[in-house]
Amino acid sequence: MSSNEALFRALDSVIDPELRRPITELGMVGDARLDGTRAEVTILLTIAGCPLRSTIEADVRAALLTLPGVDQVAVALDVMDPQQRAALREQLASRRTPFSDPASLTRVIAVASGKGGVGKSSITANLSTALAARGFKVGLIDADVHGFSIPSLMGINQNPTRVDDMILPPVAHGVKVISIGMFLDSNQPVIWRGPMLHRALEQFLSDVYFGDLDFLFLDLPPGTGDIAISVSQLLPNSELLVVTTPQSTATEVAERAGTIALQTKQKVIGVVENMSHLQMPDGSRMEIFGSGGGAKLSESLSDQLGYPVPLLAQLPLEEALREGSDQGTPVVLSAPQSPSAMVLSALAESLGQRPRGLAGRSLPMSIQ
Ligand SMILES: Nc1ncnc2c1ncn2[C@@H]1O[C@H](COP(=O)(O)OP(=O)(O)OP(=O)(O)O)[C@@H](O)[C@H]1O
Repeated sequence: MSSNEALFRALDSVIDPELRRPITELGMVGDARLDGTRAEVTILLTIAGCPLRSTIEADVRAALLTLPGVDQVAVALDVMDPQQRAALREQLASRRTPFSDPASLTRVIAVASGKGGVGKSSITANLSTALAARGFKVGLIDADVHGFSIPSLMGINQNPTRVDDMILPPVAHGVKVISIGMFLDSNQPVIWRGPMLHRALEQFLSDVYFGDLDFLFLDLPPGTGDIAISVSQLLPNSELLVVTTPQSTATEVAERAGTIALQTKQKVIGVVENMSHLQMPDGSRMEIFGSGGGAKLSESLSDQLGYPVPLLAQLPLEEALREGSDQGTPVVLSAPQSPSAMVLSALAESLGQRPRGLAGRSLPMSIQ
């Protein structure tokens, strides 16, 4: 192998943080040459202001320093020219996964709740993170237009990068995340009407480069608004996970959010009860929001939908979960041994048992 080839092979280990593929495959390595013990490379960034330029540079440097005989590395950063960018876009476009295709193997899970503040976004962020930590390829769309809390729960303050008309989602804790909030001026109040939401979601599904995913999570706005209908139209294979607290008022509205599945023909995979109890120092449990809401919801949804809708998990009210969310590191990573993290990890584990596949799906068929 020539010394230049050796440099390229070493750079195969450098993964672009947004596109999640080796920079060598993405055409991001310009010149690479070895001059004595000094490696010199030019890295072609997708855009001039690439927010991750220093990460890429550091990874390139580290990869080249692992080569025997290299003790100095010079990295020059340049920007792709329009042809190089077009080639990259073509390459990526051919790999874009149409999640709405009935034959898509991505498992799409929309997380719904009746009312706000029951922990829907925290649960979505944690399940995505826990599955990514288990090696699954996970995407997360924050469609909660009233909340936009996902970026801060995932610790993202970076905007998505655009390669012409393609949007590259920031990656946090191994999850590709996109939020309508990333495209808004935070001081600008926006009144979201159904068609705007539909269009925004449609654009996320077509213009955001998620690549091939095992799981795509959607954090829905609370309630039974238009977006739930849009999700079912744009992603007919999507399933619903319903979050509630044990309180009867929360359960009643959550039931409406769940029975929307009758209309949209989505499958409700289960109920998660959050804030079930608070563990007291003396070992007792305080049921601040009452008890039984999750079980009641699971029963009534099973009755109305005509198939079992299990109560999948009961999460305690816990400081560690709130702290993790505030710090941008979901509790499954920030305090994995805490009771709430263990419940969330177990739930992710069970979802991971059936990541994707065509079993049980109706496939488009034509009889010749
Ligand atoms: N089990 C829990 N223990 C402690 N705090 C929690 C728990 N679940 C959620 N929280 C906290 O409650 C607040 C609301 O949670 P979150 O944003 O996830 O709710 P939501 O249902 O998505 O709300 P919305 O739809 O209004 O955005 C957050 O500050 C979160 O950290």
